[in-house]
Amino acid sequence: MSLEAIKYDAQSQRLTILDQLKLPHESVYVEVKNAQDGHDVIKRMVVRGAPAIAIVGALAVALDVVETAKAEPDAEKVKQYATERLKYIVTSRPTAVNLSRAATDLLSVLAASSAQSGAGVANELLEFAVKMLADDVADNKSIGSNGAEWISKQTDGPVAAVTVCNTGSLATAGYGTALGIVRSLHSHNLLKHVYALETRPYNQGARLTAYELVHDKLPATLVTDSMAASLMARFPDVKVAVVGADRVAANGDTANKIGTYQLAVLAKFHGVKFIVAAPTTSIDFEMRSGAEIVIEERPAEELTSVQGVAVAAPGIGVWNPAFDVTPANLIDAIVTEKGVVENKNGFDLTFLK
Ligand SMILES: CSC[C@@H](O)[C@@H](O)C(=O)COP(=O)(O)O
Repeated sequence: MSLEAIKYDAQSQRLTILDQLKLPHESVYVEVKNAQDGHDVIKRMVVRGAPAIAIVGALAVALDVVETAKAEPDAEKVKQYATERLKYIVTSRPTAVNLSRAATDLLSVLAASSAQSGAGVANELLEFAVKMLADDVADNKSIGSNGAEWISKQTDGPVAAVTVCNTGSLATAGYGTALGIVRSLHSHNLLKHVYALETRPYNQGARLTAYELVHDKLPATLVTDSMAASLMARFPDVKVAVVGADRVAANGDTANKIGTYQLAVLAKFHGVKFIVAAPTTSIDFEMRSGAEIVIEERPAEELTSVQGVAVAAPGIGVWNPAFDVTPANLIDAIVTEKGVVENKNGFDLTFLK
């Protein structure tokens, strides 16, 4: 059975999400009923990963509006309420563009709606949000096959890959982006091995990617972030680094989990191909370069302790940026559901608009 981070039951209109703070030890689903719940689970990283937070945010607002519309028949008032909830949900986490793009799309649904009742407006929002869930899985499968095909053309036979953070089923509606490419390589017998970086400070690699790789029985090894250089130097069959994205600027600069940039520097040094995998919803054409991307800073405790156990000397100052920006010139290819864009003295992403 495939892992499901987000479950939506259309009959009961019930949204539940897998509590990623409890993984890999416990598999517990929590219900998200409204925008307040959605904001809370996104901010606390009960759900995380750019596509997953966009879907949960959209569904949370839609369900909130459905509930509100049961007592509010006026379509205009429901539209006002939905607008305010959408503005609120995007304040939960700033770096991934997918959530604010989903909010913009839902605002367009509101603007275009000719529904005469509050319930009519609410149902249009819900329909859109539910469709995001299905579309994401289909997009990830395309990213997976596009990426695997591109890699197979660059290399000779099966490869070992290295990845950072968690970009799999747990970060999306299913299958994953960078981890989708790993899954696709494996299904075509093109994967020798995958190395997952632990991804300090929040350990998405050790807790979540490792969980997915064990679940799917892929040939995989966990390493600390500080082992990446030695890994590339010692194992020449590591031919590709595949990573996800939280926001790709128009020039290809890519914000992703902290540690991605140093992996890209190491890949360049060792002649390892560096590939960003992302749905086109992660591309922000309004941002000309990565310099404009707002990087979320997380609480100090995520660094000074591991799952509640203190590991740092009390009183030490902490800098804890959740993401970094990899300059486009370190990226060989950006793989999307619409195709692969190669770095040809820069990226021309315009056809993905
Ligand atoms: C398909 S997930 C892409 C990115 O969102 C992922 O690589 C990442 O950086 C996730 O960060 P997180 O802080 O765990 O939400």
